[in-house]
Amino acid sequence: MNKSLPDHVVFSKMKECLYTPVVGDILDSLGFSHQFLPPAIRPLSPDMKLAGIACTVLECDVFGEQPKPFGLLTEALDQLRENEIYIATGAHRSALWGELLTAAARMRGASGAVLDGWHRDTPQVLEQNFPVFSQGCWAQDSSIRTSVLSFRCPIEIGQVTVLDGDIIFGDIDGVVVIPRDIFSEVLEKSMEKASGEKLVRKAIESGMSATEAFARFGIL
Ligand SMILES: O=C([O-])CC(=O)C(=O)O
Ligand SMILES: [Mg+2]
Repeated sequence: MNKSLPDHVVFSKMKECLYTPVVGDILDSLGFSHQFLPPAIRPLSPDMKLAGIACTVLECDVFGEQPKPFGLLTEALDQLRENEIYIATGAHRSALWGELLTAAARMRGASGAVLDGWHRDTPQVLEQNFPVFSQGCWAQDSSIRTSVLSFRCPIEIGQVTVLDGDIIFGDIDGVVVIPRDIFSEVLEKSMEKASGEKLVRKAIESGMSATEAFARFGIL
């Protein structure tokens, strides 16, 4: 993390100035070419942006009444920290998120949720102004179908290994995972590239050809 600024300031700046394509390009340039979650994981509304620290959650499918319905779901929610993003995978037989989970996460100062699966209570989630990204909505209840097994453990979603504490960044174009150790470098280079892209667009809009613009700026 940036040592001179508080985390919430860094994440606000990211949301204000950056977009996932530029961050993905910088990750590619550093040799991290498998960092985007699958494209089926989308924001509930197109204007939602997400930046924060991963709290990883591992779920599993279950079948029928459970001795402990939902497994460690409430425990996982109740240990969330400020600026964290609940990111879950492993279960696909029910919704993994909804109105009450949103309220619990918000009350702890968390900054979003990413589900490799479904959410429900869409209108009640949207009215809480809390960014949630999922594969879509499906009202099927969790208690007899899915269970939280563990949290703050490594997880895999599509091509990405997500470690607890990695940085999650999401917008209308998808969700990208930035390994924590390279976050400062990725942030700095992404800011530079975002500014560069603005210049290139201006040059093109002033009449420069795409070929000349690429030769001049090295950015596309
Ligand atoms: O039970 C669930 O899986 C989610 C839910 O409805 C809520 O958070 O309100
Ligand atoms: Mg509900």
